[in-house]
Amino acid sequence: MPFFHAGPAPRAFGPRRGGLRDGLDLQPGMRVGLFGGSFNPAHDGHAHVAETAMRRLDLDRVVWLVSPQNPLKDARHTAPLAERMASAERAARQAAHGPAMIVSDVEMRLGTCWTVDTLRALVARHPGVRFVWLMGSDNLASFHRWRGWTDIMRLMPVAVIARPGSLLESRTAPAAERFARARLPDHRARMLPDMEAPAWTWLSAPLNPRSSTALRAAAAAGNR
Ligand SMILES: Nc1ncnc2c1ncn2[C@@H]1O[C@H](COP(=O)(O)OP(=O)(O)OP(=O)(O)O)[C@@H](O)[C@H]1O
Ligand SMILES: O=C(O)c1ccc[n+]([C@@H]2O[C@H](COP(=O)([O-])O)[C@@H](O)[C@H]2O)c1
Repeated sequence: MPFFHAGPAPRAFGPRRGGLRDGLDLQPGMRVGLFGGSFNPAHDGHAHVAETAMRRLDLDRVVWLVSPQNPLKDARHTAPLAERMASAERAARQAAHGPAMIVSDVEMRLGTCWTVDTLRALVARHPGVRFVWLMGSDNLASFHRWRGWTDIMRLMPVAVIARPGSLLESRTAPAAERFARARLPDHRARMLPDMEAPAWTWLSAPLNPRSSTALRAAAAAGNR
């Protein structure tokens, strides 16, 4: 199944534009979080990120972009895309706001693996949609190593969700320092989807310690 999307839209929108073949049912004016991940496997920490962003940024949708292969990770440890899609679908279905969560293999369809290329393609295909890139604070800490990271910051607003183990590191990260003047205070986060990039915010939230690495290790230990 290429994407999961159940239930009605939380808000009403005008007629849909036709002809888009990326499987995403997005309409101009929607506030949409783009949540990229390996989801190898997905877990309740992912649901926590998506729910927190949905609530704090007042989003209409969160699209879980299941990455064909994180370009900075070892492919030998990455489960097949179909398996990770199924895992993300289960986690998204269990999340609060489940009907507004879309799990998508659009990166595979577009043939992109670098985030900057994916985001450029989605912005071009969905004019008028107010996108926000979502990521955990561990990714902000290493964001300056991503291809075209300053271009990503200028393409759409970015929301960073607190993750244990990376709080201090992310706050002093090169990306945080370089774009310090574009930072929106946490209490004004709701405005973020309406803002011109570069704009970003750091969302403090209850911490969720789950990680795919720990789940893979536990599964491997169980198989021994
Ligand atoms: N518990 C969590 N709290 C906050 N953010 C999280 C959490 N788990 C994952 N994320 C964020 O979700 C996105 C996708 O993460 P990913 O699929 O790599 O999961 P992971 O648990 O970090 O996996 P791995 O341990 O294999 O690196 C990233 O932006 C990551 O920062
Ligand atoms: O484009 C890059 O340089 C880049 C480098 C590392 C990670 N990413 C993206 O970041 C998202 C989170 O990756 P991961 O593996 O930590 O779940 C996922 O969408 C990856 O494709 C992107």
